[in-house]
Amino acid sequence: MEEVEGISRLREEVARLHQELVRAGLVVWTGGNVSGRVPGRDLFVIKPSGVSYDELTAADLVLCDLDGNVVPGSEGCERAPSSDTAAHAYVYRHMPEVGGVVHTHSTHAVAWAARGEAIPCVITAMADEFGGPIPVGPLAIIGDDSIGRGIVDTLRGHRSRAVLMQGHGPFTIGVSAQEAVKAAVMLEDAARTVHVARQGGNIQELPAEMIDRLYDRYQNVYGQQTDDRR
Ligand SMILES: O=C(CO)[C@@H](O)[C@@H](O)COP(=O)(O)O
Repeated sequence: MEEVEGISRLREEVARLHQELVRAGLVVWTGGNVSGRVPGRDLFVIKPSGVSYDELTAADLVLCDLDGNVVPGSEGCERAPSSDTAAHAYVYRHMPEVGGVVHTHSTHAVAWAARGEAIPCVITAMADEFGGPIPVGPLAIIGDDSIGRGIVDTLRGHRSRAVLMQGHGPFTIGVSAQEAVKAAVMLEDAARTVHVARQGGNIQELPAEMIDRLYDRYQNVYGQQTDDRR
């Protein structure tokens, strides 16, 4: 099946973003995945399951519909999609504003998830990026849409674009795959910093009003008006 140009561009972008996970040290072996929604279509591309990031090319990515079914005849359709495909699909179905979903096993975020403990908002970088604490989602089985339900139930109506799935690890969302990867990078940085801070003594949550002001500035003023996230 010949694919439209938008899908080819997205394949290139999502393949490249998997290398960002490696570069940022967020994954070991094949333990993470990125997906991106095809603009204007009820489709997304996602990593094939268990494929090494070193070998991953744009053509390897698997095109799926929003029920998580592989599109027959599409490039890469002979490969099994990521184990988390049903979770990503559930998020795209229920959160139309989401253009990208990321899952990693980044060490510090997983450690908070293992304790089932939300990361308190104690640093300005967290207020900027997440607008508050990072919430914990339910313990959910891998492979069906249980994880997706947990992500949506936790993040819908929440400013955070990251959730720590209990006993598993982080899932992040964004308006694009790139923004979801950025959230995964910022999340791990916050998880590590707050962990280190707590080793040295008490930590203090930022006042709610300050969090609101920081979040508003970072989301609406920081950077360039032409930024993709706007
Ligand atoms: O979290 C898990 C399993 O614990 C999976 O998301 C992870 O291993 C990546 O799996 P895939 O290679 O995307 O199928």
